Amino acid sequence: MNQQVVHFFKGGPLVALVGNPNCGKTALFNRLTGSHQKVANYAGVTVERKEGKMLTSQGKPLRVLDLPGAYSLHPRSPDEAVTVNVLYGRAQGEKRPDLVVCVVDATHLRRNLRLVLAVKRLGIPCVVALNMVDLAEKQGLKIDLDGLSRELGLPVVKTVAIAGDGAQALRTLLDQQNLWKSGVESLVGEPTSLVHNPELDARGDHEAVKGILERLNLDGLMPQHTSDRIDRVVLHPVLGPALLAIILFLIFQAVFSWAKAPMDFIDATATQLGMWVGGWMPDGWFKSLLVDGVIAGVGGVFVFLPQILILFFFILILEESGYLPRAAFLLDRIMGGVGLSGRSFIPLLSSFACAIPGIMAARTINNPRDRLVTILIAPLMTCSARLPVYALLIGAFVPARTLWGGVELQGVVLFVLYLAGILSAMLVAWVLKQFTTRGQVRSLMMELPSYHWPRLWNVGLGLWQRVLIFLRRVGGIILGLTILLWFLASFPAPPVGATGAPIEYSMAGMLGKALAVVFHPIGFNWQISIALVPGLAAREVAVSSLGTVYALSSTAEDTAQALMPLISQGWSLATAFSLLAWYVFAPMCLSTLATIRRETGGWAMPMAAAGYLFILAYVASFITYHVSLALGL
Ligand SMILES: Nc1nc2c(ncn2[C@@H]2O[C@H](COP(=O)(O)OP(=O)(O)OP(=O)(O)O)[C@@H](O)[C@H]2O)c(=O)[nH]1
Ligand SMILES: [Mg+2]
Repeated sequence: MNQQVVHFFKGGPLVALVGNPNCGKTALFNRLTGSHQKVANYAGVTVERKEGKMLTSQGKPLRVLDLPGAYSLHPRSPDEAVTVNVLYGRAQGEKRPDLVVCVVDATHLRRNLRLVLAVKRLGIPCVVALNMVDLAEKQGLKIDLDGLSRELGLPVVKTVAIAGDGAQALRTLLDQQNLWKSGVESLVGEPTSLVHNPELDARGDHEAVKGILERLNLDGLMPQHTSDRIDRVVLHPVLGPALLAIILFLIFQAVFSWAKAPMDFIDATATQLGMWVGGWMPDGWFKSLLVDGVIAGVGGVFVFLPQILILFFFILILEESGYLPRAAFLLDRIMGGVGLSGRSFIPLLSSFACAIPGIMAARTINNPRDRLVTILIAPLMTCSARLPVYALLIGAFVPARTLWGGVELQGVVLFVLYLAGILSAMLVAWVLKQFTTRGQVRSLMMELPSYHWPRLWNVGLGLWQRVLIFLRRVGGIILGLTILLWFLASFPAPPVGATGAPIEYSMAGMLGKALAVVFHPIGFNWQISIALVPGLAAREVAVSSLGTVYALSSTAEDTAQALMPLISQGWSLATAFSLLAWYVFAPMCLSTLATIRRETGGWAMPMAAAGYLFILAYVASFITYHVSLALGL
């Protein structure tokens, strides 16, 4: 696994935020540095180091590192290793931190303080941010700050990272010069058994923390009434899985039914815009580029923004509430059947956004075999870039009919497509299980955080970031490829006296017809074959490309027609189903392959992934096409 380091702020003292998973390090980091890194209510959100800059109260600039959470300094998974390497000064391209802010979850002192003692032993100057004191107070915990500071021999500040409380106190504290000098001789490099015996240290720390909590009167068990009561339903062996299925099903329903109005609006606006520009501009290649290329292509993708946002709205709520690790727990048994554990659930779920963060999140998996399998199947999860392709085809071919109980048929089809991706991922994992022996039998050790009400601010921020990502894609790669495709599809001009649409004589037309030889057996026409190529760089481009190709193929005057009716008239149902099957497996996008290479440290895995996905896609489309034809569709 390679580490990428980007130094935004060279030089300056380096402060690292270290703590158990889910204790609020990133929330504090965002407060201190004004960043917008992802915060969510489960362990393992941050999997790589992120750098920011903060000013102390006296205006001294500091570099701040946000790190993945760690339970101890003996890493058991690649994300923990990132943190431990930084603390030992082994991280590539990064100096050892000059000071560590140990972030401590005040509601889980027993576990959190053990790490503080271990970090303190490293000899790096250290302060403690006692975070989540709001929750601790709600639970009736009274923590004596001075007492804790005395016991630990470290300065302690109270913080509520999500509200910003305590950030100022921390900035002021960091101005104290004597803080930056360590008393202990620092141990740079490998920890050797001569210096430490991990087992003795761990047992010693356990005893020490027990003593501290006893002396501070904090050793009573803290009941977590509300979360426990909710879990009695959520983790119930029958109700739990049923609830999970209902939640997922409702999400896909909402993606279609809620998005209808905003989509119609965007669609109408794009059509109006195309007609307006078309009516006002003189005929010529520039008009064609703007109307057939940019507006028909990019507008075609833009329509799907509402659906993407609705999907993310639900994912963000699930992330913030603390439900995700419960779902992982529920699915542990099923995942065990295909040789994975519940740990793979969150990386796979993240892949619904995009396979890239999903593959990165696989760093939280401690078993190397499981991690690799998770990386290989992550691209089978339906990423949000595939949503436009699905939505276009469903919109064109599946009637908007309401079934019993107000359930929308289109939502059901979308759900089935997502399910097809999940089931094939499980199948591939099962096949891989037959070839790779599993190490030891492991039980799932996963932390179940307390439930939170999702904070509107975080959800809003998360959605806004999605909008920005989408706009950047639309304005960048999608627009670029659309324009390129327009050129290829417009030149050379048709010979004099040609009868077909001009595109048929263009470079793209010829390429499409050559490719159609390969794709003819699975029912793709030359227009689809063209669209598949730029779709490798970004899957949505398949939609914008179809928009451009069809806009240029039409010989009629009203070229700015919406894509959906065009393809619903032009394609057979068998072709549409075949293309849907193709996109369930959709031979990977190039940036996913690059990420697999980075995370696995070689070309073997990305090649294997691309190969098996291509074969699966072709076979699935072939079967779908011929079965549909046989059924007379
Ligand atoms: N009530 C309360 N919630 C907090 C506080 N700080 C963080 N949170 C919430 O705790 C959860 C975890 O916060 P993160 O900042 O993602 O935690 P992290 O330590 O970076 O977690 P990892 O990256 O997984 O190691 C989120 O749901 C936050 O909104 C706090 O002081 N009070
Ligand atoms: Mg974090």
